[in-house]
Amino acid sequence: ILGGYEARPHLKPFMASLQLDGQHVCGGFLVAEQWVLSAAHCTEETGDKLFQVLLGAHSLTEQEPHKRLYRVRAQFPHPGSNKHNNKDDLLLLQLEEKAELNADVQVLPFQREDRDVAPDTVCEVAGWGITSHSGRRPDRLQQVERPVISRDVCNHRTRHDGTITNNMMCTDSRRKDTCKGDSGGPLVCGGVAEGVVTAGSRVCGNYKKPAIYTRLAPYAAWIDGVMASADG
Ligand SMILES: NC(=O)c1cc2c(NC(=O)[C@@]34C[C@@H]5C[C@@H](C[C@@](N)(C5)C3)C4)cccc2[nH]1
Repeated sequence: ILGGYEARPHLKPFMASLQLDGQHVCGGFLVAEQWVLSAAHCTEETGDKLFQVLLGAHSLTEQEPHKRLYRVRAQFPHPGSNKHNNKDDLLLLQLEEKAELNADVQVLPFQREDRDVAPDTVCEVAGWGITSHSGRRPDRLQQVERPVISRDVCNHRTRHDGTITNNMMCTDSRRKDTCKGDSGGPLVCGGVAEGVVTAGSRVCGNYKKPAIYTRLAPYAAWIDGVMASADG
């Protein structure tokens, strides 16, 4: 997160850190007791290794009462996701067991009504992604508020030049922005997850390249279908 600030500890109890060998790679959030939602591109450099999912955390290193690392039983990237673009950039992770819910571990509902968030709506995004252009990695969860910008503005030829589909949305990226490692985290507007930070590498903090999110409403059926099928 660039230009943001340290979140109030454990006030975002839905936040997940997707880790490999103890290293934070991507964000995510608890979408059901045994399921975390993130971005498909987050598996780009993992080979066939499965993530571990840290829940209940504020600091990535310090001991905290409800912090717990969960093994992943299975990972389900959206079938439409591919490494050439940002389309269908969603990943569902089934935890080895149901997460133990408590003050620091809670599910976050996602938007099911397929209607664009109005431009200028201020949403918030949190993550353990880099906080400076030099690549400084924070130990504690950061957050920033960002206004939604219209798809037309985001698709202008000087911005993302027509690549933003109806299944994507954008926020202003002037100075305050998501960045490397924030991918997979939720864009929360009015207490509901409206989008997931895309994981394509993009320049951060430059107003000419707004942040891009995968909208969740268009994927409600896919999310419900995977969770129902795999839960048995
Ligand atoms: N979403 C953004 O704003 C944003 C992302 C981003 C980025 N790249 C990533 O964050 C990942 C995401 C996953 C896991 C890791 C390897 C990778 N290939 C796939 C790319 C790191 C690099 C530079 C600027 C960036 N900006």
